Amino acid sequence: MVVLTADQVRAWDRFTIQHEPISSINLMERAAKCCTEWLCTNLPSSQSSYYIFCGKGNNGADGLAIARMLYEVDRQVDVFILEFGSSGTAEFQQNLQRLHPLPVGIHYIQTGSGFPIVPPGVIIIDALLGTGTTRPVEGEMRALIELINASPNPTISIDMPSGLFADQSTIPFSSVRAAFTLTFQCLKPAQLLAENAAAIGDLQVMDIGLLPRYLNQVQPEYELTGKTLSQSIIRPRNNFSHKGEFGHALLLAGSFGKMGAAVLAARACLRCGPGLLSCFVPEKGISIMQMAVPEAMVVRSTNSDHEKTNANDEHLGGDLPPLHQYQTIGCGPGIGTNPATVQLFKELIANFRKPMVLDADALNILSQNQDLFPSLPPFSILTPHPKEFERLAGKSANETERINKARELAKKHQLIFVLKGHHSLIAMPGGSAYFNMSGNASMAKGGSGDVLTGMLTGLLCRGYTPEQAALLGVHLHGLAGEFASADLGMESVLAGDISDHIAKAFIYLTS
Ligand SMILES: NC(=O)C1=CN([C@@H]2O[C@H](COP(=O)(O)OP(=O)(O)OC[C@H]3O[C@@H](n4cnc5c(N)ncnc54)[C@H](O)[C@@H]3O)[C@@H](O)[C@H]2O)[C@@H](O)CC1
Ligand SMILES: Nc1ncnc2c1ncn2[C@@H]1O[C@H](COP(=O)(O)OP(=O)(O)O)[C@@H](O)[C@H]1O
Ligand SMILES: [K+]
Repeated sequence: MVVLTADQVRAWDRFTIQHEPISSINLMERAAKCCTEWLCTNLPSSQSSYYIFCGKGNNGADGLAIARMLYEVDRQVDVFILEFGSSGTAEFQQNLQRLHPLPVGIHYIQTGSGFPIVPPGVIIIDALLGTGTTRPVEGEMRALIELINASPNPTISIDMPSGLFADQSTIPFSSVRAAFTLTFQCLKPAQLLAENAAAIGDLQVMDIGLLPRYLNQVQPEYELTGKTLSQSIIRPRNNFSHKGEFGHALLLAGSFGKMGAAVLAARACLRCGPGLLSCFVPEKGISIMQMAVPEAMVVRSTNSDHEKTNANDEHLGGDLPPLHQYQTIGCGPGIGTNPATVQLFKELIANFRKPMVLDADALNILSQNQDLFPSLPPFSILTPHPKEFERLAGKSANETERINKARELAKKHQLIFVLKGHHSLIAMPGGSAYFNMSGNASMAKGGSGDVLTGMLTGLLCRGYTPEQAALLGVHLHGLAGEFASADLGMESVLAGDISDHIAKAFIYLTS
């Protein structure tokens, strides 16, 4: 699966038209046939009446072709064409001519008062605007979209919910809110944004047979993680290897009441293959860590130049252990923002120059100390959830703005950002960006992010490059969540269960 912009998909249509060769109208027939078959297979046959709303571009032309094909399989169809003043595209005109001889109701609507009332049980097909949406909807188009959204009837959008931009956020403007969107051939960037979930509904990708070789010549704006990419990254363990070849990781995690975050990160780290793991945790957390994760070592603060107090027992502080022995460091889960911890974090940045993983409170400390950004070791991986990213980079009006900010920061400071979410976005220092395609809502629980931090630390330590660790780690984390929910159900998966299913995810990728 690929994700392409509206312009790139249009170029793919043209490429197929030229090289298959196939006429534009016949390509549209293929698209309409896919949609009609999907409708007939997936909607109960008792729901056999359709109101199809069409614009006068090629999305509307799809709607007209679908109307004809639905009529041919005995569905009751009424078509409503929103008049824009233009005569419509050639394909629109051709499909309208093909529809005219059939006993299908064709209604032209111009004003709000001419809008139909959709009877109960009738399925709405939204073919007003597709990937050609270039400006916010207004006037009659907007009123019609509001009417569709106010109807309790199920709406199926063709290619895109009308009004939704294909390549970027639409917020604060409106669009159709569909139960299903039948999109053609590939994903469009806007279909991966959480803020569009309610507009898109259940997304179905229709294979309309565009020529695959076009993909050899296109540079996607976004790429996707997936099995093939992960498999190209994973390296086997040499039979004669010993633990010294897989590095020694250090985890800075935990505070009083949040030792769970440290334990979760440590366990997940160890499941990703490092040779050794040491955990630097507050005094009061040492026995917890030793008992919960016997495979990990614990290092303690030497607290050289200030008196030990209860507060220091409960938070990371004091002096860092010698850092030269560590391949990488993961810092942040559950550490809090106590002044002693802030000081420790500053010393960490000043003294460790290899790529590290920063999450949670390490990011919150960074937000309060933005001058540290240029000092972060290049190619470090930062894993903010939306709120943490807002603290780092300020408010964003919508998801596209947030993604663009992350991409700019990644380039400017040579860092890797993982914007966590349903489709986490990985922004690389070189400018490329990947949407992650694994994971599910069983992971929407406290501690899932701590598991990711541990995994990324483990993979970096194991010897993967930071880019490889980010791509493999984020994908593997989502896969582990999927395996966990397959075993335990969506509600009952705990963050620790994600960790316990990393093994299955690895086995899936390597078998
Ligand atoms: N052979 C082809 O060309 C194929 C085209 N396909 C369909 O073609 C669609 C794209 O068609 P078009 O490029 O004609 O574009 P659309 O049908 O999406 O939009 C039509 C026109 O509406 C205008 N418009 C943009 N924003 C508007 C707004 N807010 N309010 C009112 N008007 C607005 C634009 O001038 C645009 O060209 C795809 O989404 C897909 O449904 C598919 O059938 C695949 C094959
Ligand atoms: N609905 C979802 N689909 C896929 N992944 C999800 C979903 N909800 C959460 N996740 C993943 O779980 C992790 C949650 O991280 P975070 O919000 O930092 O949790 P915490 O701070 O409690 O550990 C992220 O990696 C995110 O991508
Ligand atoms: K549409």
